[in-house]
Amino acid sequence: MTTGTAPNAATPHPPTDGAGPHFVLSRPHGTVTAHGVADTIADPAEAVARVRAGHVIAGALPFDVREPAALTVPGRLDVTSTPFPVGTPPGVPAVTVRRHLPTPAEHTRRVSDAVTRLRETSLRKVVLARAVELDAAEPLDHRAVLARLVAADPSGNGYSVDLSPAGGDHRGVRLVGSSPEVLIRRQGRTVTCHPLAGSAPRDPDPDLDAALGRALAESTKDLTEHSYVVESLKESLAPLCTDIEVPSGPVLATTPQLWHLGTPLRATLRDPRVSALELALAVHPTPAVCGTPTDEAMRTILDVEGGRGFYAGAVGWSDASGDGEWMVAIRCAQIAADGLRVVAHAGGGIVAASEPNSELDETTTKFGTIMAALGVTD
Ligand SMILES: C=C(O[C@H]1C=CC=C(C(=O)O)[C@@H]1O)C(=O)O
Repeated sequence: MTTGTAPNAATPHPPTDGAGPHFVLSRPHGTVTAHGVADTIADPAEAVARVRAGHVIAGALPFDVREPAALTVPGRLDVTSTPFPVGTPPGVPAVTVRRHLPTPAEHTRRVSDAVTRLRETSLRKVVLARAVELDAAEPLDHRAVLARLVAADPSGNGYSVDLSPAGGDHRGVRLVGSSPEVLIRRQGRTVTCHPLAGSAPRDPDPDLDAALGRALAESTKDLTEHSYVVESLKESLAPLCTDIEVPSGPVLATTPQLWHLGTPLRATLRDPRVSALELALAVHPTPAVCGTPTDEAMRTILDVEGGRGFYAGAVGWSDASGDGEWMVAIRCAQIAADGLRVVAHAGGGIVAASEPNSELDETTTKFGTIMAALGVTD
């Protein structure tokens, strides 16, 4: 077995299928499952070359692609035409919050500082996230968490990825989540993306719920926050695609917890050798998870939050023809190798007009997806 390494990767570690497939992506139109490992790859550039050489790749890219990725050349990639089958969603052991990182008060203070910076510098948008550490009373089974995520929202993009190929502390760690956001999809020469940015909570009352959606669609602050993502995607796709079709304004998208502003983009690939993985690397990190300008936002995030690992990265696959799909790795948690410790993340786009307490509430609502799957109610 040969193993690719990013410059700063610790010794990679092959995932095993002992506890279920090392990669599952459940989409509304089908499920992609990787079985067996022919190779592990921590360097995205090597993965790009492998796809160009006719190999299949599946796995996860970190938020900061200078960090090691968790990619494999699987033994086999199965594709079905339905979401991941869940039947009756299984239970999970009791999971409790150990601590918030940072505290909610500190997150609010960080947002407030970011707003000052956004008003006084060339930074236009920055996505700030916070984490929650949790303890499970007994080892969590990532398959149960995935089944609960998909059962709660079959129209979402549920995923469970073994992060072992990234080596070091990632060995045996599972990234599980349900993302509402398609970073990029390539089918032949057709390239599609569905960036999301701008959020409002759902409400059980249908009238109130619809009013919240309408208010989001008209919110200048959210439309501004959203526009940076669309602009960035257009710019990143331009060298690689022609006929980039962008609707005149965003449409509303929903998850069980949130309304979002979304813009479906469509383009034609110039060079058919450019794979879905290459496209994902060209557009990532978008201002849906990083900010505008990208470098300044990235520096701000690393300075304020430290490393994010695989939260706000991407999960997906590319087949031997270069077709594939990559989701933005949000609404997720990382389950430790022992199944007893979990770290969940949620973030939100901050612009000059952001209000710190609303931004804190928005992250709490976003945590709802993974917390429900973990059975956490507080
Ligand atoms: C960064 C996250 O969400 C992104 C995707 C949709 C809406 C977002 C927002 O309104 O801030 C974020 O850009 C997250 O869920 O952690």
